[in-house]
This record gives sequence, C-alpha cells and structure tokens, in this order.
Amino acid sequence: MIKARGLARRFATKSGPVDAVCGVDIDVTEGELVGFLGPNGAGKSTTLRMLTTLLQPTAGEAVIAGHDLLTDPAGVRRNIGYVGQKNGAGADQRVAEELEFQARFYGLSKHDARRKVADLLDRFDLQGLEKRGVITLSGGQQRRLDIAMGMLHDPRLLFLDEPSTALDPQSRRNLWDHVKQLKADGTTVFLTTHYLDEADFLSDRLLVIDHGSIVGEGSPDELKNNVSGDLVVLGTLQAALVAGKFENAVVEGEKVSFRIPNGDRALPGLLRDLDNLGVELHSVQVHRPTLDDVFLTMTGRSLREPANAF
Ligand SMILES: Nc1ncnc2c1ncn2[C@@H]1O[C@H](COP(=O)(O)OP(=O)(O)OP(=O)(O)O)[C@@H](O)[C@H]1O
Repeated sequence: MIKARGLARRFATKSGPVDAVCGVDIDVTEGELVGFLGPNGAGKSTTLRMLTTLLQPTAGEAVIAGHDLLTDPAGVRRNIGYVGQKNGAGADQRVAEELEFQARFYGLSKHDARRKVADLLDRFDLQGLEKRGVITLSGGQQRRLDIAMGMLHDPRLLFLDEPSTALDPQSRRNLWDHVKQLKADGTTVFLTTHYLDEADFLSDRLLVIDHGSIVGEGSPDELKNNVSGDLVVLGTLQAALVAGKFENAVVEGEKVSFRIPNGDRALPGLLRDLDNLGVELHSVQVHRPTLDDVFLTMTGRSLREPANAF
C-alpha cells in the first residue's frame, strides 16, 4: 500500500540547509496499522506530507495506494485520506452540513451524500450532533469529525498526523478504539505519534524515526524483545555474588538488576540456578521493557526528553 525508497526532504533556511528527512524506505502492506514514532522534530510530519503529496520530496520515489507519488499525485490523492494536525472542519459550520458539503465535493449525489454522512456519524459516535456548530464540539468529537471527513470517499489508506494530541485521557482512549475499528473494517492506517502509549496500543508495526532516518522497525513486542530484553530485579543479601553471574548487572544495595531476553520464560531456570548456588532471594520482579527503553537503546537518549535536549 506504501512503498517508498530513499524519500528525502531538504529545506533551505537562512541559517543553511536543513535535512528534515534523509532518505527513508517505507513499506506498508494492505490492512496494516503502522505507527510512525519519533520525538518532536524527528521528521514525522515532513515524511507524512511527502507521502500525501502535500510536499515535494527533494529525492526518492514512492508508490502510494497503487499510484506513483511523483508522476500521478492526483491518483494518490483520490485513494488516500489525510487527517492533519489542524485541518479540522470549518469552525462556523454545522456538523452534518459540513460533512455533506465535503461529500458533494467528492462527487456524491445529494442522496448518496446524506447516506454516507449518516453512516459516518454512526461509525464515529457523532449521532445527535448533526445540527451542532463544529466549534461547540468537544476536542474528542472534533477529532472524530476530522477522521469522518477523511473517510468520506472511502479511502483504502488513511494517514493520521498525531491523532490524539491535546485530548484528555478518556477521549484519547475513545479515539484509539475508533482508529482500531478503522483497521478492523479493512482500512490501512499510517499514523504519526510521539506518544509511546499510543504507538504501543495501536500499532501492528512501528517505524521509529530520529533525526530524519529510520532507526528501528518491528511490532511493539518485537522491538521490545529484540532491543532491550526484560529487566529482572532480584532482592538478595548476596547481591555481589548474583551480579557476577550476569552481564551488565547493576547492584544497588540489596537489589541486582540486569536485562535478559524473554524474562518471564527464562526466570524459572534462572531461579533454579541461583538456588543451586545457595543464593537466597527475598524479592523477584520482571519488568517488560517499554518503547522508551527501546528508543533509549537505539539512540542513547529517551523519547521523553524534549527535542531541544539533544
Ligand atoms: N518548512 C520548513 N523549513 C525549514 N525547516 C523545517 C520546515 N519544516 C520542518 N522543518 C525542520 O525539519 C525537521 C523535521 O520537522 P518535522 O515537522 O517533520 O518533525 P516532526 O517529527 O513531525 O515533529 P513534531 O512531532 O514536532 O511535529 C525539524 O528540524 C524542523 O524544524
């Protein structure tokens, strides 16, 4: 559904050229929900704007939803939906009118437009809000309306740029359920986010971008398993003895911590070995790595740090 090779964008600025995206390869297959994760300024929006024809790449090529990005941008646009960070419906419009107007813009007859709008209002829990002014909707309702607008022409591929930014936790969770439902209904979804929990919850597969380059790729579980391993923390009075048995073990008082792959499965054997050595443990904890651990391992810094911290 997306095949991009060497896609790059350089911006000319007063202080010199800025390589926002440095030649990325992106593959997304039909029906996937792919999260594009990276800190502020990593190049997510620039990549997304190139993939959606809004910005001309300075190098590279791509085929999006079966159409060549460079030679057939109109074909790409007909087959994708794009929900930007701020695109939003017209603030002074009424919900149903705005949707119907946009549906007619896509060439639907009055009758078909009404049917489509009723279907989308239902799908995105916007029933009863038809006559409300867009500006009076809650943040979560406005985001759902934005996505409904992006789905008016039944695109097979939907791009979402930071879908849950500025929403309260309950509205975010609700929006995530709607995004999952889009995928369940067969839409391929490509979304950018800098929220670890959002990337973790939603994505079948993640692409991690940093400084304009892809630095990691895989399902959230694969990335966690491959890169970090699980963190095991053992409480014992024989901390130094235990630490000697594991690479990169860290001792803090009566606690020894170290990372091992598939910690939950490795733990029984590990505890037996320690028992055979006569080690007595007073506590055992296994922590699954977070995506932040993954990012830290890949880049040497935390995704949680502000962009200007590096
Ligand atoms: N029009 C532009 N002119 C100059 N530099 C730009 C322009 N647009 C983006 N950049 C720079 O390119 C880099 C990548 O920006 P981009 O907006 O793609 O990042 P992002 O990962 O989407 O960040 P955010 O999460 O904050 O939206 C940044 O250093 C940004 O300052």
